[in-house]
Amino acid sequence: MSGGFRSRSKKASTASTGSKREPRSEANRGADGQHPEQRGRISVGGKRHAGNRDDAQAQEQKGPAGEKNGGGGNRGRINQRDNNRSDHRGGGRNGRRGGGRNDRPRGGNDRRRGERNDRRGGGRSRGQDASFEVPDVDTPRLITLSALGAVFNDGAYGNIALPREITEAGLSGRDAAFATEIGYGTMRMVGVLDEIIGSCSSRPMSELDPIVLNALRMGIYQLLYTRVEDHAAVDTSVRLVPQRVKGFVNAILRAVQKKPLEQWIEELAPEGKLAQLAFRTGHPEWIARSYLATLSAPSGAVPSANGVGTESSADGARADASAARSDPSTDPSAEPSTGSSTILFDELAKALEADSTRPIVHLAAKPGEISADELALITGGEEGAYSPYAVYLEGGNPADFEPVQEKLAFIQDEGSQLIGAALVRVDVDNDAGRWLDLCAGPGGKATMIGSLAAIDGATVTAVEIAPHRGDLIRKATEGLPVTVVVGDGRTVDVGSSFDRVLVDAPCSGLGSLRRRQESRWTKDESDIEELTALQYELLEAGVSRCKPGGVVVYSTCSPDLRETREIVDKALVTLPVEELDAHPLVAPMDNVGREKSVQMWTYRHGTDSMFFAVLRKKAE
Ligand SMILES: C[S@@+](CC[C@H](N)C(=O)[O-])C[C@H]1O[C@@H](n2cnc3c(N)ncnc32)[C@H](O)[C@@H]1O
Repeated sequence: MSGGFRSRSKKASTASTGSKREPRSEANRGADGQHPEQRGRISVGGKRHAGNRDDAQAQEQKGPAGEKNGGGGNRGRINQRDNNRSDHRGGGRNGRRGGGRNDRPRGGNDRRRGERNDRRGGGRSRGQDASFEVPDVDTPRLITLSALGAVFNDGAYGNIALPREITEAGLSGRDAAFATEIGYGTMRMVGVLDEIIGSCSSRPMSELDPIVLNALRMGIYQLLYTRVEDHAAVDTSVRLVPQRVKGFVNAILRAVQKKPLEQWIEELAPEGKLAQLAFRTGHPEWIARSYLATLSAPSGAVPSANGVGTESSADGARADASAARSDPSTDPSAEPSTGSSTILFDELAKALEADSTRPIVHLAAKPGEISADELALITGGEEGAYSPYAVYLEGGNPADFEPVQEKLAFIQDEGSQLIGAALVRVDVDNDAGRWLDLCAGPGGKATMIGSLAAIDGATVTAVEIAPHRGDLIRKATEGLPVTVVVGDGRTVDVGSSFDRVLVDAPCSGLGSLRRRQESRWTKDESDIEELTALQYELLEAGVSRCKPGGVVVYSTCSPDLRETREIVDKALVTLPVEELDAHPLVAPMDNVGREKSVQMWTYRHGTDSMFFAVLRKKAE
């Protein structure tokens, strides 16, 4: 458990959920109602070092030099209806964020600070620098509150902070599952939860202590989104907060309890069909608009009934999609009166809902080492539908399987496997076996490409700008013909005339929101604007290092048109490249859009919503 709650024992509690399926037992409480192992002190202002983090991780977590940590400050209510949002963020961002840090993630996936060494429980409690008794609450809720503090107040990643809390507390089975459900659920829905809190609270959210705010979020999530008994959700939330605010928290939760989720959504959702759908599915509106633009465009749309669209209709649809993104008044879903806009709206709903589904683990059988059917047999998994190397695992810890321990298999989303394989599958005349991965960290695709290179007698140069990520690539590709070079892909000196080049560009990560539960609220549309210049420059650098007749694969883990088609379309008019049809490279996967590029969607394919295009460098 992170700093904050210090129990004398890390023993997991049982009977913790008070689930409607299984009423909570009070039998294991002492006369005063406390679990004995949870008595102790709570340090609300203290810091401690995690002590188990390597320097590389710590570096990644610190973020840009000089950047101040958000600390325990919570910046107030995040009001979706309110156009004047700057006061909610402290950073003047357009997007909403749970907890309102005063700094922000920068540069897509990679520059966001991860967990800090000095995590606090639910965040610092204003006006209190003394300790108070550890709340009398079961361990799953205690550690979940601690993880929420790490995420919303200290900038940690939820998918790192919560599993760590669970492991450190020794939780397993139902307790671990319960902490995961309420922790990840609260992170995903935090924008909606904050809206509800704001509507019930007599105090401005900016005046709420982080512990109080996070306990309220968690309590409301249990009330509205889970089958936890109302009394258990309210009672445990009240126990989590200091004495002086117990009445306040109790009053808010009692008010929330009076209405079902649907009624809250109806009352608080902003105007407009799109905004309402975004709110209901727990997304900032700009993300729903981004998805809608792609689903409206040929590159991300379901194939039309009569097959592939013509070039001119593709151009027209692209313009419509762009308009839908930038101008709410042209929103094709605003009035879904026509059949096609209703279908589009249904597709959008599925795409947004998929962001809140639990991803199953995809393993990649290392080419040349083990086949997918062997791996499936050993692990009890199921062979993938699209990648010849994929195995789906329904449960279990992947690290427990021998092929993973022996590095014959590794965890990799099936979409990433397909992109790595596509780079090697596409025809290149006189392939001399010099391949380049220009944005390689942490090394997933480099491992796939490197394994295929080992079979073909080729070599891979893997470039990565972040040194610690360079180390991760080295570790992942040990034993493969991969040379790691740390440097800026735009300028690094690795030579030219590569036969195959992968530019897996840093991106917004909108295609993998299901893996980073809170990230939809911590990202900002301006992140995309910042990234597109870098993405194009990296693609340009990739093309310049490719030999005439060689291929460049440009990919992102985002379906946002600004990061996908718009970059490729610009390259097609400014760089010496032509686009190849990428669809055969992912067969039997279909339904990947009506242009030559491939747009995968989580709701259609079960992969992350990844994009890639294949460009051939023209002869000089
Ligand atoms: C989307 S990730 C790549 C994922 C990787 N291909 C894999 O499959 O594991 C983008 C990577 O590009 C790196 N990066 C960002 N800017 C870069 C630059 N200018 N030159 C090289 N790498 C860069 C990031 O640090 C990040 O590791």
